[in-house]
Amino acid sequence: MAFLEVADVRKGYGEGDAHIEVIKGVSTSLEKGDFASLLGPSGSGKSTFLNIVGGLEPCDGGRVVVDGVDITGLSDREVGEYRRAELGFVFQFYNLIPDLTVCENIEVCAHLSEDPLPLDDLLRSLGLWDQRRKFPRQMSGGQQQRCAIGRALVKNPKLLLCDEPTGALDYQTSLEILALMEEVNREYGCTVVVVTHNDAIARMSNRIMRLHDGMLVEDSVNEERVPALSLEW
Ligand SMILES: Nc1ncnc2c1ncn2[C@@H]1O[C@H](COP(=O)(O)OP(=O)(O)OP(=O)(O)O)[C@@H](O)[C@H]1O
Repeated sequence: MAFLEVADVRKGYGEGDAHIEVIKGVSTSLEKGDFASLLGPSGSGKSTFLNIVGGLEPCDGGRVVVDGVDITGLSDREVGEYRRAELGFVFQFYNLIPDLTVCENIEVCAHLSEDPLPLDDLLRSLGLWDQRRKFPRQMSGGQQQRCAIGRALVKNPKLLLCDEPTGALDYQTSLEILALMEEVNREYGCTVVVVTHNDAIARMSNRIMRLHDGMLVEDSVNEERVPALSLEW
């Protein structure tokens, strides 16, 4: 069985005449350790899809099965438990806690896990050892995003969901963050889904999915994967 199975997922917003269908029967599956890019124009439903897979929003129909568990059939409490135990989220704007240092920001999330990764090792892998006592406002965007990735990773999640993780970063810093995600995928074996506007980023993935108007118009295996640091756009 695939690690992630999405079967005929539907989602709409609004009532009556104002109702719009945003995800229109999407089906796909990912294997454990896949690195998938989810592309598509603005408004095509990428974030909505990611939020459904991450249990942040319910869907109206269909099924999402993660590691054998149908999350669409869980109670609110159980969905919360799924997010806590299995998931890491990374967003465009880092969502760090301003009054906590880098180290403390990550430590807070470590407490959510029964089996967190060793903090010092993680800080070193993230390239944040020397920054560990700094507060978010004292760091660059790239360093803040490294910290946000650390927060997501310290739980050792099976699934890492990233929504435009380099959307606020310059070119060189974006490459460095993507390289870090590549390393994380390889070293920790977590399955990664990255939502992006940027077609070039898809070249580092082994799976490429493209949404258009709520429908999956591409769902392919990328045989010519390139390392993040050699991406160009
Ligand atoms: N909570 C909501 N209530 C009503 N409509 C929503 C809501 N969330 C999203 N939508 C609508 O659903 C559609 C898809 O939005 P979504 O954010 O998933 O697209 P996206 O592909 O991620 O876009 P972008 O690349 O601009 O972030 C859009 O038309 C959006 O306006």
